[in-house]
Amino acid sequence: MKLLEVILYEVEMNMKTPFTTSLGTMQNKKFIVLEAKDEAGTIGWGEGVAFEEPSYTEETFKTSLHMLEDFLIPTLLGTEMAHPDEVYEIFRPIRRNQMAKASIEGAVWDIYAQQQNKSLAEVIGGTQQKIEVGISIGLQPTEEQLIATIGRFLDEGYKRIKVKIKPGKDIELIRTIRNAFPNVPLMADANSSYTLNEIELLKQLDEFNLMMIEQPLANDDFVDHATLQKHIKTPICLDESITSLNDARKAIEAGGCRVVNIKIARVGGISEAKRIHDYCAEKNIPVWCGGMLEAGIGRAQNVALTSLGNFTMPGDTAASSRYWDEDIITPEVTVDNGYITVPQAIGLGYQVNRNALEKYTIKKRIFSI
Ligand SMILES: O=C(O)CCC(=O)c1ccccc1C(=O)O
Ligand SMILES: [Mg+2]
Repeated sequence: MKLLEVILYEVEMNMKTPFTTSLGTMQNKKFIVLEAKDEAGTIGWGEGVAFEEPSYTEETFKTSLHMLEDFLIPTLLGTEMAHPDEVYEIFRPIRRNQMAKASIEGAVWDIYAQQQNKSLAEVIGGTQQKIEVGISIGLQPTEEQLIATIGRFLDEGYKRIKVKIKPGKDIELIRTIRNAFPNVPLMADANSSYTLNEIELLKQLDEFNLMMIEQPLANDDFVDHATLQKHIKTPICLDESITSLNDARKAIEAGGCRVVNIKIARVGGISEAKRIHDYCAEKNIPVWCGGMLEAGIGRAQNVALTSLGNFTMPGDTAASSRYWDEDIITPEVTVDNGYITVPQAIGLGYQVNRNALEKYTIKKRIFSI
């Protein structure tokens, strides 16, 4: 296979409700859609999910555009590939920029799955026919609103609740939630807002029977997380710190995490996400699929990835309607009683809704050879 044409769409969609973390608030999402065409005319879709601000990781919407236009698309156009795993190797000389790389790698996987007459889930080795889903809830203006929001999502069937915490909104917040929902599978995500100076405070979280605490310390750290894990019973899950298989290996060897949140975009694509999954399975480290407020294409990839066997904990891939009034795929991703059924249709398993895509596109460019 080789790509002959890539269409880059800059897209903007308003979110139904703002999403707030210790990093800030998002009300709308600018993202990238890539439509790649190979020499047989097969079309594959990818999504670039980096946020507009470099607060979650260093990448942004604009750095992704720069990397794609000036390096990644020109490198890939016309390059013969036998398997999508080769994309990661082809991009190896280009440092980091995982989200930009993942956006085009996903389109190659979509084309490959179609060539194999298989669904994306099947072609990557997925075995689970339906996946258990949880939901990530941002910081809310009041505790009353948080409790009401959690209750609403539990009524919708979500299997685990993840809430955001930050210094000053932590122990008492979790206590309030636990009092209201004593038995709900619950976890907290700090998005790197603590340091080891707060170790005594973080120890207090042990009394709430949390499934895990996600990324309490610095985004680029394994060592301090290992120290913290020695002092707390709650399992540490790493998100921001894991940007590659090597990161996962080092973090696990150091004792810096007992659970891994895998995000396709953060690790440079589906191939590396699968390698991290396989490595964690070998080490008995459970994994789950994190989210980047994806629109339909990214969401569809998450569903396929989560069908791999070691995704044993509910992830953050909620229904399309979690964030969007209208998604850019049909059918939209739906959640039934806390489960998403993994589609069996070939390729992504969902069709891109071109009318919706055009409606939300602010700019479009064509690259070809
Ligand atoms: O619902 C989603 O897509 C994930 C929401 C989420 O938790 C999140 C949203 C924005 C930035 C970082 C994170 C995170 O997983 O840490
Ligand atoms: Mg996180």
